Amino acid sequence: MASMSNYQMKVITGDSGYVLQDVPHLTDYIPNLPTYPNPLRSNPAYSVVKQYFVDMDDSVPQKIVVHKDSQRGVHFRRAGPRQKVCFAPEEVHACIVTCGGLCPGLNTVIREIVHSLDYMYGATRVLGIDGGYRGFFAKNTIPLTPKAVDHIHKRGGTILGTSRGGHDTMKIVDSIQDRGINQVYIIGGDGTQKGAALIYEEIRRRGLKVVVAGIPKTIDNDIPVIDRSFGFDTAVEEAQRAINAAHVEAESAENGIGVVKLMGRYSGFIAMYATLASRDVDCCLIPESPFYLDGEGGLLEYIDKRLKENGHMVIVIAEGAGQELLTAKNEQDASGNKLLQDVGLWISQQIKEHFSKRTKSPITLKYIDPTYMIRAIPSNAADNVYCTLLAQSAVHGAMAGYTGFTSGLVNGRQTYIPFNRITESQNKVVITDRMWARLLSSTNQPSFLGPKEIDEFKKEQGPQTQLLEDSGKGAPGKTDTSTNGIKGKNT
Ligand SMILES: Nc1ncnc2c1ncn2[C@@H]1O[C@H](COP(=O)(O)OP(=O)(O)O)[C@@H](O)[C@H]1O
Ligand SMILES: O=P(O)(O)OC[C@H]1O[C@](O)(COP(=O)(O)O)[C@@H](O)[C@@H]1O
Ligand SMILES: [Mg+2]
Repeated sequence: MASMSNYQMKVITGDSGYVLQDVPHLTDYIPNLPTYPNPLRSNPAYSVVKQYFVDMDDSVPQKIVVHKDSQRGVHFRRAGPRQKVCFAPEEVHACIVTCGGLCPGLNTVIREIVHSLDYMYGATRVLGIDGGYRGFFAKNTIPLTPKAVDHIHKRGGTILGTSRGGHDTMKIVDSIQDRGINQVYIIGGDGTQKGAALIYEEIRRRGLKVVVAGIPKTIDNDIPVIDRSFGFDTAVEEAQRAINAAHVEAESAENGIGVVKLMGRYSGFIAMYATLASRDVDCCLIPESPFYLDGEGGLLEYIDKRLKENGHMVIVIAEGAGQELLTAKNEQDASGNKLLQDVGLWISQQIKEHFSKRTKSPITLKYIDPTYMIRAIPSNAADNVYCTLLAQSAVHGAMAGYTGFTSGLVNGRQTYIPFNRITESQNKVVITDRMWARLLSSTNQPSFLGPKEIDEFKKEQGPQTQLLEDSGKGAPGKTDTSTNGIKGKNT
């Protein structure tokens, strides 16, 4: 496994607490780099756009809820085409790699990178790396043309293949150098972006004119800073089919229980949003909110109550929920991710065992695990548009000479984010936030938290706005940590 990243963030400060967490540029380590006018100037589709080129000083604030005396805070460089580019079209030799687990939209991102390079910048040499990071040194490359990728967005998966493990920085950079590649597009999650940071650092150490652009991929939506990740919307939509099936099965049986396990190793976003969207779910369990089975306020007591009231119920459980209740196996996958136990199967067994004594009206439990069915579908319309914008932003940034960045949506705007901000933490559901409260009030499930736990969670979140009744006049100067629940506490 690769070593730790030494990624140094460029920070520019300004008036009133303005901070730009900037991304590197080739000129940071290559002096006198020639530039060229952006070919988009003469592109008929774009030449009519008013202010098509992004102003060099444009940046996007990370926090948009402010008070009158707030500091301006952290900003990211706005993505988009620049007046000048650092690559002549014929000079570009790009490659694209997809790593980690599957996610709807991967093919759309690949397609749009190839199309943008060719149709916007006249760059025609693009290679696909076969099967993730190890493909750089262990496999042949795949030539990618606009024609070859024209219809791939209608297919699930990734036409390039993907893998876990196999990251070897030196071998990868050797392969980039040997093949004369000068733009590297890396599509993947937190692990992949850590690997991308190491590749960028080695390229910089060797002084190569090679840009490294990341496109964040995580179906779990666990990447911080960005509004949401591509494929997430599709996953929530597809999860509805599993929840519907569970509901139909549960409703059709006496004391019917449907259990659906959804993705989310460390973050319960898919489970939370699928539950809120469906309205048929009686209980949603996520990794961020610990729960217990037995006794007062426990899950089994709640199930008993719901069955008595309604005759059936649906439980959605994220794959990472309740892992502390199962016996840990301490196994890892090839990338070093902890292998989780099947909590859906476990909870189904626990419920069955508990109600096995109920001989008069026994329960009927059906367990559905739609994980790989959800992951394998093509992206929906909203994700397709999002993937297109992410890919175009990455291409604009790379052509302009930015490197060591991930392209991502921040407060609805496309930005370039330094690698370390993407890899330093994980986006999690904030259970003291309004969105989780909305979920609890829509399912009516217990929070499984006593006053002591609530206090501890609140302390972890930092200072909160006082209720008006508490303070008499609001609480000037205090931070409102509440968001729509889709961002973690660091955002
Ligand atoms: N800390 C790390 N440093 C370098 N490469 C890593 C690191 N973590 C993961 N990788 C590589 O990134 C790729 C994808 O990682 P993985 O965790 O499986 O998926 P994801 O990128 O979706 O989180 C794998 O090839 C893995 O070897
Ligand atoms: O069976 P696999 O391929 O290891 O994937 C399982 C994991 O992939 C995911 O869907 C996404 O994981 P990554 O973001 O690391 O690709 C997780 O929710 C799930 O735990
Ligand atoms: Mg990951």
